[in-house]
Amino acid sequence: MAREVQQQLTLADDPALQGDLFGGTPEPTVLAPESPSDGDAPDDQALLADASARPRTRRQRPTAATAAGPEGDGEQAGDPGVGDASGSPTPPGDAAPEPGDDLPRWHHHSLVDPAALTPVLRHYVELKAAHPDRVLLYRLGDFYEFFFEDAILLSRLLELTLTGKDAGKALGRVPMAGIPHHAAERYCADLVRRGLSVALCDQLEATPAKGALLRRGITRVLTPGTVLEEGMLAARRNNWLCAVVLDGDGSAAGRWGLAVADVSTGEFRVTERTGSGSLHQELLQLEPAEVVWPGPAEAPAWCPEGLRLTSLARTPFEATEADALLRRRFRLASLDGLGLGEAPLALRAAGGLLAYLDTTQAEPAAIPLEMPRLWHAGDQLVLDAQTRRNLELTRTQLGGVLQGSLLWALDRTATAMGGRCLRRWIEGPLVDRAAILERQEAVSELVEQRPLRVGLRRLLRPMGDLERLAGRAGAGSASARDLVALADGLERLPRLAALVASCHSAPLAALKGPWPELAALAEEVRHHLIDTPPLSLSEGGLLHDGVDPVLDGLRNQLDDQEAWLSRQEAIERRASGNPNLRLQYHRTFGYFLAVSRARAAAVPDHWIRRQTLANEERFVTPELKGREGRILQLRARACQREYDLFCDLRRRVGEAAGPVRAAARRVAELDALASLAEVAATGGYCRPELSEGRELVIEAGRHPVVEQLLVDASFTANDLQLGAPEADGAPSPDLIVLTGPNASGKSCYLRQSGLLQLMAQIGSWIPARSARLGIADRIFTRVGAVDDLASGQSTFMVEMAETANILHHASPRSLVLLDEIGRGTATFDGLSIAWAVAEHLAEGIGARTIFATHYHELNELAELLPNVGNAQVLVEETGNDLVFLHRVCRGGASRSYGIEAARLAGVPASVVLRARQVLGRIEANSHVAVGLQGGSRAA
Ligand SMILES: Nc1ncnc2c1ncn2[C@@H]1O[C@H](COP(=O)(O)OP(=O)(O)OP(=O)(O)O)[C@@H](O)[C@H]1O
Repeated sequence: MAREVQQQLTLADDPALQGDLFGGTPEPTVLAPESPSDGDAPDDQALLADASARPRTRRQRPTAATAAGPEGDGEQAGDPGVGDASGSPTPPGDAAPEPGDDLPRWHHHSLVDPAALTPVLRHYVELKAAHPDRVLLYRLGDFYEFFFEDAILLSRLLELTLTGKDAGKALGRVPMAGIPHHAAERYCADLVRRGLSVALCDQLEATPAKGALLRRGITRVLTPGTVLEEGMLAARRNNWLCAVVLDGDGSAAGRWGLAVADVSTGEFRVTERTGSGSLHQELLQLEPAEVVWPGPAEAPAWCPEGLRLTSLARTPFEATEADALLRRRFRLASLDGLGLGEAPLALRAAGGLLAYLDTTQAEPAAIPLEMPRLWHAGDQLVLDAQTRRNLELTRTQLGGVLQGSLLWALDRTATAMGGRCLRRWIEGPLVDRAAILERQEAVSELVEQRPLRVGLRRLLRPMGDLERLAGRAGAGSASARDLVALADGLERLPRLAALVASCHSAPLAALKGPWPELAALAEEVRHHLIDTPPLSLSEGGLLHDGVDPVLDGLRNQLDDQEAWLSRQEAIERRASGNPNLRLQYHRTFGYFLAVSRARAAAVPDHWIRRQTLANEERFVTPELKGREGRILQLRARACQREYDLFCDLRRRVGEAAGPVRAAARRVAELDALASLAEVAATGGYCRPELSEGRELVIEAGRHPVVEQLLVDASFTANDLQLGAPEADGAPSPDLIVLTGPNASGKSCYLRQSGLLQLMAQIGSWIPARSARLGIADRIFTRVGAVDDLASGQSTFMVEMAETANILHHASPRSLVLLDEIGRGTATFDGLSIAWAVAEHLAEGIGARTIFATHYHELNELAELLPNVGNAQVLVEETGNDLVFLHRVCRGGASRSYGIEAARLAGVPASVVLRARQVLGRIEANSHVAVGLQGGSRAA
């Protein structure tokens, strides 16, 4: 027996069983099916009974009846229900205290005297004190229970019945709610999505020592930035955890260090820069699930609104401690090789991140994480938050959804890894010419070879998420199915390699690696695991026969026992003269003989009645009971053996997480490249020519998203020529003033220009007949007017702040896209600002700019500055109607046709008529253009 308890202990202790909690694996109850709480301390027994007897999840608000119903947890009808601090009963209907009510003393765990509590609740309070900011899920039998303030909070968030638990004579009842353990993953995912951290306290043994409580402990902490569970992660985006540390007093102009990791994929990088504004932008781009820092929990100015900020102790963020943490984690004698010497704050941030990870994982060192890589701001095309928003890179401006974004238009990836990779590329386009050309080359190869593309995508489609599967194996939380999926993915690598055998571009050639160690790993997994193993790890049936002689021996003995059971069934059938008798097994009652009620009276004398059901009676015999013990023991040993062998296998797979992930990255890139190629080939894209200069020359360019969204109309392609000599040798403008009627397509043209430049810099082909462009260092946009009510800034102030940012940071290599600058104030003020901004961009900076405006006066700039040109979007007037041609051509528009657009939009005819009269009068008296020429520095 001692050995059996030990076996169960190992099973229950294993983090995989915490994974099992989420995989719906039943408890390892193989040895004590009849009385799971046998020998439990009284407190545990009572609570177990409480916990398992009631239905615990309800959708409606609890009433006194539902809170302590007849099936209740020992709180029978007439029970006073949840009382108040004085212990006096609450009137019926008030059994569940409303969150937000003035809470009685004991509604918060920190306010009770632990000495006055029952043993289980005392343990709960001790754990809660160690995890005050986390919701504590405390395992009692088949339920996770919450008490005190957590019960009140979670009953509301998860719509659970709030009930009460007797906490001892002195305290009376305390709030309690619970969830079935098999539903824990779903509920935890919900909590983590809401930004809460969850600590799971599990039972660490199946049977307690005599007179003692079951041993329980925290086995896992789930926080938004550290989860590994598949159900809690978005498959097609990274789940970033960030750590931030500020230098000195953290002034706005001071330096900062940032560490960024995705625990589920192992990526880990760090950076160090100056100015809280750039930190704010970086976090806006990353959209991390969680940010940790050694400061107060109140959001500082650099922290974008809505981000989950966790406050940590300062120590791990100190240089010496951080250094030690990194050396320990990556088993390095010195950090010199990481190149972090020039970035001490980045190193400190990495230390903080690792320390936080250590507090959340049962076995932190096991989670495979790459060594941190230092990155710099200039490594990528810089896109500030408003530009990302305006260009709708990964979600639309209105509604914030994927459909209608650039990612949506380009994503034909077959795997989640590929989807994440493409998203990262779109979020961080390249500036390194060689790297862009490499990708372009690969896309071209894939565009040109349709059968190769089709073959690759067919192979990739069923591939599991190797990056995350390897991470779960390393963290000891992978299931048997995870390992089979991983093996399946690894087996596809040689087939992928064979497909790209004739390819020359570097990203495709990288897949030709033979990876013998990964093939061996896949073989090992296949050798051990059956093709479709069960979800549960503790109930056997995972491994092939012939894998392990001990297991084979146990299975043979079990087969003998099974044969005995079959024989026994036949014997008892004969003895009772009942051909319908069945010998069956029940988890709780063990083996029994089942006969119909009608035949129950005629059973032999040595049968012992065990259970009566509506249609049948169940019996046992002393012989059957004797066998049962032996069979259960054998089965427990076989299960344990399988489990141990599985854990060994998982550990070996986990140790290979590094090479698996390296291969997975290449596969992800291949998938992203194949996706770009698919879109390019089917969408009529061209390969842009990358020049060393700073031109942006596009022939017949199209908006990659709008052209896919137009259903009834076809998209009108347009040319663009910026910053390059014309065919006749004359220089083409750096700045184009773009005019045209409302709704003619100016904004669309602006965004299209930005997107084509960006797509070219991720290595993609672009929707155009031909294109030649230089690499941009930044893209700026100022499109549309959005009130930033949250920050208390007016539309105009937001517009001006964004314009100021552009004027401060744009360079001749930047692409600046401005839409209707200055329209948010009085006409003359707005026009003057627009004029001055355009002049500064063209003359002062020489940035490549498209300036869309309804101020037609700006067309005069083209006559004053050599690098300014005019373009207009054409419309056709047919009688009273306007036909939008969406065609961009040289020259300035003379009218905006705003009133016609208003009529088309449904403004009442009388108002349209009156507007025409007013316009006539204003135009007759207008002198707006006067004086601007004189103000030009060029004049
Ligand atoms: N080249 C094009 N081909 C086909 N349809 C287009 C094209 N450009 C724009 N459109 C369509 O015209 C609509 C209006 O375009 P857009 O919003 O760019 O106009 P606008 O000139 O910026 O208007 P406003 O000055 O009122 O802001 C778009 O939603 C799109 O559906």
